[in-house]
Amino acid sequence: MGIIEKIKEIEAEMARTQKNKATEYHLGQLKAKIAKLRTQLLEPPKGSSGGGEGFEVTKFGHGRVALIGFPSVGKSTLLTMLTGTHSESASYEFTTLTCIPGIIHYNDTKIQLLDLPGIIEGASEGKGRGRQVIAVAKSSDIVLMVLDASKSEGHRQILTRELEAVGLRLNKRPPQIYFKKKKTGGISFNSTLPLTHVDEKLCYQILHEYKIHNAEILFREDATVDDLIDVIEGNRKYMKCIYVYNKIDVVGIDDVDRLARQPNSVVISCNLKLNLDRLLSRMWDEMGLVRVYTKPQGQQPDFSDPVVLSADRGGCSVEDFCNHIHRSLVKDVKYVLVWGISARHYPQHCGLSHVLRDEDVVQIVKKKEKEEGGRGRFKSHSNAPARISDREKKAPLKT
Ligand SMILES: Nc1nc2c(ncn2[C@@H]2O[C@H](COP(=O)(O)OP(=O)(O)OP(=O)(O)O)[C@@H](O)[C@H]2O)c(=O)[nH]1
Ligand SMILES: [K+]
Ligand SMILES: [Mg+2]
Repeated sequence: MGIIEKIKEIEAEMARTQKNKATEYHLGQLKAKIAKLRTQLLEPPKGSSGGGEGFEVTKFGHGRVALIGFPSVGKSTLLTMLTGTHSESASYEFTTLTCIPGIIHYNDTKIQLLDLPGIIEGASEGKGRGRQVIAVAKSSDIVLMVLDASKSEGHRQILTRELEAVGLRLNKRPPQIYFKKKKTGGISFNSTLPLTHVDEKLCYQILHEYKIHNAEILFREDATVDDLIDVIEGNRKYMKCIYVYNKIDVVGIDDVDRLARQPNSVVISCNLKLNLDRLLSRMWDEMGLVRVYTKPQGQQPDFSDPVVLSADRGGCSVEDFCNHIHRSLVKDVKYVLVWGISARHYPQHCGLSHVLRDEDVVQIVKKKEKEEGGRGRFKSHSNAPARISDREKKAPLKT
């Protein structure tokens, strides 16, 4: 029996099983069995790179956004509108058969937008090009789930389930469960608050299913069995997703209003060019990019060409900023001057650990350079502190 058949069989057993206190443990165990099988399913088939023809697109720009949706919801039309790159659109399903990249120029940054083939129910099990499409979604920073405003609202749940089946978690933060495998000592089970979904016995049973007999586990929130399985599996990807309801030109105002009020949703019409600005600004906000402008000493900052950082990817500290410019820069930095939201006063002298915010301006003062406006009072030393204090300015360092 193949993996998919096994999953189907367990799902059928779960559907047959009544949910109550007596079956709780059994159901938990079945969930763990399915999670294990799904992980097996994700392992690329032998001899393949896992990508698939036409899907390997090189990353470009400051972030990557994937368009995911059922066929003919308007993904390609949207890519063409937002990027100017033409992607074939037509009224028949599966017009797009590969991954088509385009670039959005927004707020002085470049964002790679990927058009993808439509996916259908069963995509996570390999229907259509589902597996490749979802792999691309996983490689992106956020997902735009494109939905047809005139079609069933169930589509959103079906797609969410398909993405969840391959380990994507949309608009969720990782469960607050500390979990560490040990070599000996048995299972230590603790929680910082009363648990209503999981008890010690259920936790043991799930761990047993994974053949884990020594581990430390601490619940910091009232998590569910699914959360526990996610933490044990450890391969989940937590991503932001914006639900984009397209074609609002063909539905009534009441429906538009209702869809627009759903969490994380934006309603648009590609045909009437409605609300595309709103979509872009939402997308920008969710990406959490931080633009930092470099100010050379004695000159105005270059406001057209920011260094782009991200808290989720790589971090936003002064050190991350320096590494972005050049790997070897950090060791030459004495301190930096910062103007912007992250600064308490202008300019603030900051060290490498200072966390920058969007639109900050930074001037790097190197160990051998003089401070702007000031006179170099003492020669720099390789062991000089990264941050210069007032005391040190008055009293030169001893050698
Ligand atoms: N009424 C209306 N139709 C639209 C809108 N946007 C796109 N369409 C139409 O929807 C159809 C499908 O558009 P595509 O862009 O090909 O959709 P897709 O999601 O890329 O489709 P696949 O590549 O087949 O998955 C086309 O006939 C478009 O003209 C819109 O805002 N309103
Ligand atoms: K189409
Ligand atoms: Mg298309």
